[in-house]
Amino acid sequence: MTLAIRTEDLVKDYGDVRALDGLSLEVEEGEFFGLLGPNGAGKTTFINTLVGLARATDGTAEVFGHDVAADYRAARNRIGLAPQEFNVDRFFPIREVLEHKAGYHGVAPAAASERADEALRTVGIYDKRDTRFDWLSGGMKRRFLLARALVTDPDLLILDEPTAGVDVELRHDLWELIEELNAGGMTVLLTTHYIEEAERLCDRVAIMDEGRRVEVATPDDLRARGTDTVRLTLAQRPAAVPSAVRAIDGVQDATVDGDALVVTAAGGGRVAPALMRTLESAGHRVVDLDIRRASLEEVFVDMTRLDDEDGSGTDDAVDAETDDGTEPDPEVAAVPDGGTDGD
Ligand SMILES: Nc1ncnc2c1ncn2[C@@H]1O[C@H](COP(=O)(O)OP(=O)(O)OP(=O)(O)O)[C@@H](O)[C@H]1O
Repeated sequence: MTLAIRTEDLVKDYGDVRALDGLSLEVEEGEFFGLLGPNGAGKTTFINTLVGLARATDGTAEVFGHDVAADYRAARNRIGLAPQEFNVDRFFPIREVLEHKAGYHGVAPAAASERADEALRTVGIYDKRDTRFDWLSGGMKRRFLLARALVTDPDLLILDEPTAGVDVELRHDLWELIEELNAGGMTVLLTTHYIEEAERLCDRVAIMDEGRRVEVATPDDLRARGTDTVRLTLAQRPAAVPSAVRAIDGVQDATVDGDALVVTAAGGGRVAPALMRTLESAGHRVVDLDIRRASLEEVFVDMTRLDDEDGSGTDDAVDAETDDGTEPDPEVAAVPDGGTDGD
């Protein structure tokens, strides 16, 4: 098994702030992997460490076996990054920006032009190739960031909130495109605040909080850990919850709500038959049954809610730290956009 990403006990301090606190993660080649966490959890810092925009305080990080610090160039050349912030050189036509980017990663000029055209076609903005970044609409800017990530034909595509602020149609377009790329073998690391996005796209997700890994699992596994709600409507309004209901294995709580019994359980589908049997033998007739599965969002909130009041979350742009001894990447050299474009 080849690992696209392997980090071990990764620590990143910004002064007094510990943004990553011993983070160990493994992402397999070809996986679609989601990184979820509340604001300030350390997701962008993790990505910045992988791409060399931040230098780890401690621990190790490798991309396809290349240490991201000691073997920066080899690691970086395997990665395409679509960052959260618009950090694009605004004064050149976007096609030229892509050519520069490919050239920086060692692609010869003629091939760089072809790659630039191909990337623009892939994301559907080829007809805007001679336009400056500033003159693109918000949605086109997101598409362009993806084109820039793709122009080097990366093995690992890192997407930091790729659909932030985009409309539903574009979000679906982007999902489709990213799924195709993943189906073609590209490993994808995605951070998103749209939990349903992660639920739909990702093979596995890591939930992070305060720089630590809280959990890594498939979306299905995580959801199965949540509490489901089973609502049983009875022919006759029950006077109270029959005591045998609470005794059923897996049942956490039960209440009467009008003519229905509302039961919370670790696995709604598993307890439903026992609930039906128990109620029928207690003389009730069940006329309707509805099971609402826990959403990944609820599980996520449960897992990360412990210490949300400290206000450490931030949407600020992460300042690029230039690593000594490495040339600045064009992505780093460009001025980060403070989010003033209203996107
Ligand atoms: N350049 C920096 N200088 C100082 N502190 C920073 C810097 N970058 C990030 N931090 C701090 O590190 C912590 C993690 O921030 P990070 O941006 O990685 O979180 P995130 O999970 O990406 O958050 P969001 O979901 O809001 O994008 C926060 O407390 C943040 O304030």
